[in-house]
Amino acid sequence: MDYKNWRHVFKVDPAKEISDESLEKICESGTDVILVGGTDGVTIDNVIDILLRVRRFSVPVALEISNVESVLAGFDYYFIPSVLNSRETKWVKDLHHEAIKEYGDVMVWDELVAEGYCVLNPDCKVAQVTNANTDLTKDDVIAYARLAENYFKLPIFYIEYSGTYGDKEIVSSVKEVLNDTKLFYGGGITTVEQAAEMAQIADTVVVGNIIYDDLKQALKTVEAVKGVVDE
Ligand SMILES: CC(C)=CCC/C(C)=C/CC/C(C)=C/CC/C(C)=C/CC/C(C)=C/CC/C(C)=C/CC/C(C)=C/COP(=O)(O)OP(=O)(O)O
Ligand SMILES: O=P(O)(O)OC[C@@H](O)CO
Ligand SMILES: [Mg+2]
Repeated sequence: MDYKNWRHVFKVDPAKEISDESLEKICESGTDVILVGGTDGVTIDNVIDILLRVRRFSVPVALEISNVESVLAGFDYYFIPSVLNSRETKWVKDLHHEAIKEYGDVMVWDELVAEGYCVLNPDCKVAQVTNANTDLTKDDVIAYARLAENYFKLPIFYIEYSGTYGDKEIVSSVKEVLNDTKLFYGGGITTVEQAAEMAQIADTVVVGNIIYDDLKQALKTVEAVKGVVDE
């Protein structure tokens, strides 16, 4: 399934322990993809481990690159984040420039999918690592979404509230201004109600930490998201 049609995504953090039994449930849940990624502690060893274990199942698997050292062949897609509201160019384009300088000749460009992140929870790891300016109004976030779609032509705009449930009004306002760029929402989904609510607005809903905190609830979000049909 093309990433443009994904509705539900489980984000599996290679730096976190997960049993084979839990991973099987996640892979067989009906989710559209397993997105392997985390802000820190991601190494080639834990990425290989998770890739081999997920590959036993038919679900697509994508790597969300957080550092070049942990990239390996064998994923269906490679998602490349740029944190648009980072105060440091490193997280917007410098690491990317370095990676392309080194590997540009051998890159399979069609497998790469660029994501424009807007990180809105000041307390989350990714906000802190990337020194994101999270003190943004609704209009600021809308402007980042327009920058992503109309200026940079990014295929994905990702509203990231990692660890906390986001502001529905901001997400809705962003959705209204996007046409071709897909809107990913991620952050703090712990109930079926939240999953359904964000699925009514965003193109794609990303569920992460609840996998590790309450697997049963996590599995229920798949049905909740898939049950929301476009009017
Ligand atoms: C074999 C093969 C296919 C080779 C390809 C060659 C190659 C190296 C291609 C790379 C191309 C490229 C341009 C790479 C960019 C490199 C790079 C390092 C970019 C920086 C990415 C970036 C901005 C990372 C910052 C962190 C971030 C946005 C991570 C995404 C994941 C995320 C937000 C997780 C959520 O946080 P979490 O860790 O879950 O937090 P908690 O633990 O608190 O839950
Ligand atoms: O872990 P949670 O809070 O569910 O967030 C999901 C994802 O957006 C993290 O990058
Ligand atoms: Mg996480």
